[in-house]
Amino acid sequence: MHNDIAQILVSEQEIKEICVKLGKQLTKDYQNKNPLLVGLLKGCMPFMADLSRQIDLKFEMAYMSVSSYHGGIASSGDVKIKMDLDISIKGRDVLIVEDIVDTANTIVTIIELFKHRGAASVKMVTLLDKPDGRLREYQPEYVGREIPKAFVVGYGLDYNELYRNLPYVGVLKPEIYNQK
Ligand SMILES: O=P(O)(O)OC[C@H]1O[C@H](OP(=O)(O)OP(=O)(O)O)[C@H](O)[C@@H]1O
Ligand code: HPA
Repeated sequence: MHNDIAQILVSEQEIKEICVKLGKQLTKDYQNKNPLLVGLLKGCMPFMADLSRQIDLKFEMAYMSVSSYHGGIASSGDVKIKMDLDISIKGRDVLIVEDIVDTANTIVTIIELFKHRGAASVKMVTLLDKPDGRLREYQPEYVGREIPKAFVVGYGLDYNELYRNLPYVGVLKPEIYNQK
C-alpha cells in the first residue's frame, strides 16, 4: 500500500467485480439503444476504460474535461468546462461516466447543460457515491459502491493531481492535506 494512504476502501478485485456487474446491467438496460457514453475527465479515465470493455453493445464514447476542485479537498462550487465535447448530443441517450459523486455540484451542472442541449435522455454511472457529501439533491442511476464521507484517492481520483495511478481507491492520510 502507498505510504500516504491510511486505508484501502475499494480493492482492485472489488473494482473489477463492480465493472463486470455494472457492465452487465448497462448491456441489458441499453439493449435497443445506441448510447453515447460521456466521460468527465480527468477522474473518469480508468473507470471508463474498464467499464466500457464490460458493455456488450454498439455505443460511442466522448469526453469532456470538467473541474471544480482547484487543488485541496473542497469543491469550489464553480464547475468549469476545460474542454467541451466534440460531438452533438441532440436526441442522444447520454450516459455520463464519473469516478465519484460527492457534493453533486459537477453532475447536476452537467445534466442541466446536456438537457439544455437537447439530449433524449441523460443518466449517469459512477464508481463511487458519497451521499453524506451532498450539497445538492441528486441520486445517480448506477452506482458501483457507496462510500463514507472521507477524502479518497486512486483509480482516477486525485489530490492536487497526484495518486490517480493507484490501482485501488484509498483514504488519504489527513496529515497529507493538512500539512499546507
Ligand atoms: O460531486 P462533486 O463534489 O462535484 O465532485 C465530483 C467531481 O470531482 C472530481 O473532479 P475534479 O473537479 O476534481 O476534476 P478531475 O476529474 O480532473 O479530478 C470528480 O472527478 C468529479 O467530477
Ligand atoms: O473524495 C474525493 N477525492 C478526490 N476527488 C474528489 N472529488 C470529489 N470528492 C473527491
